[in-house]
Amino acid sequence: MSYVESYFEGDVHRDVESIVLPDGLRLEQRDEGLVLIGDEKRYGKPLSVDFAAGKAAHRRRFGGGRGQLVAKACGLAKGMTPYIVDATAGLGRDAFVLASLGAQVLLIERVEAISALLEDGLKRASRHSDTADIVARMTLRHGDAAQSLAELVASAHFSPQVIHLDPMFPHREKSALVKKEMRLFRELAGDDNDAPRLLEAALDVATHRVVVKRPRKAPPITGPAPQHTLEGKTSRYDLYVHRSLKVDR
Ligand SMILES: C[S@@+](CC[C@H](N)C(=O)[O-])C[C@H]1O[C@@H](n2cnc3c(N)ncnc32)[C@H](O)[C@@H]1O
Repeated sequence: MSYVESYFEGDVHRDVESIVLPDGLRLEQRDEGLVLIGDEKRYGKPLSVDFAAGKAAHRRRFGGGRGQLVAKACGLAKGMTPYIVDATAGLGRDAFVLASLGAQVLLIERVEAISALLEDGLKRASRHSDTADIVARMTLRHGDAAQSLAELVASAHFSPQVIHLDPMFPHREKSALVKKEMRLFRELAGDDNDAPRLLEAALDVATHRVVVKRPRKAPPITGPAPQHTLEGKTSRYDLYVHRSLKVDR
């Protein structure tokens, strides 16, 4: 167990029944795990986190390894595996990719229901032989990341090399056009309009770089200009670099 895991043990949300949800949504413990359910016509299928099957498993096996945009942005290269904080953890998809490539990742998520779904997914993945080693490198903390990062630094033994941010981007199109599977998630997460404050906090704490995922055509987050960008088909990474990452010893 890494020091981070033991440090955070017990800090993760466990009491699912007390979670307050928007009207019409509910969390249910089923055989396949914890699921978030809403009216199917409006929201489509229930939402849950499964790292051992589906898209996560496919991407783990065929996704392109360290050649993937998120890996390049976070500085994973031959001989370089930085310590990463994913300060906008969501359902943990990006963090799982980074951990599957060998990185230790601290995930921070402020929305209680999302954090509970993620915690449940991590727990189930820890019992699966394909994913146990990977999720052993992932540690979840529930709370606001700007505040958590400041507390962690104040505790004096914490200095993440890379901080990954993927705040929600406000959608302008009518809700009918937003993919059904995203609607449940959006209902919980909102628009993350305070992303500039989070970027500022991350820049204060990361020793090497902060990387921000944006839709390809979106402007950067309001604040200092990124020094570099990496473009993919639909998304882009803005890179704010303090200093270069050195090769592992
Ligand atoms: C677009 S989603 C991230 C998706 C994630 N990258 C993934 O791969 O599943 C953004 C998430 O960041 C969370 N978030 C935004 N600002 C935050 C903050 N200041 N502290 C903690 N979580 C935050 C939101 O609640 C939401 O769940």
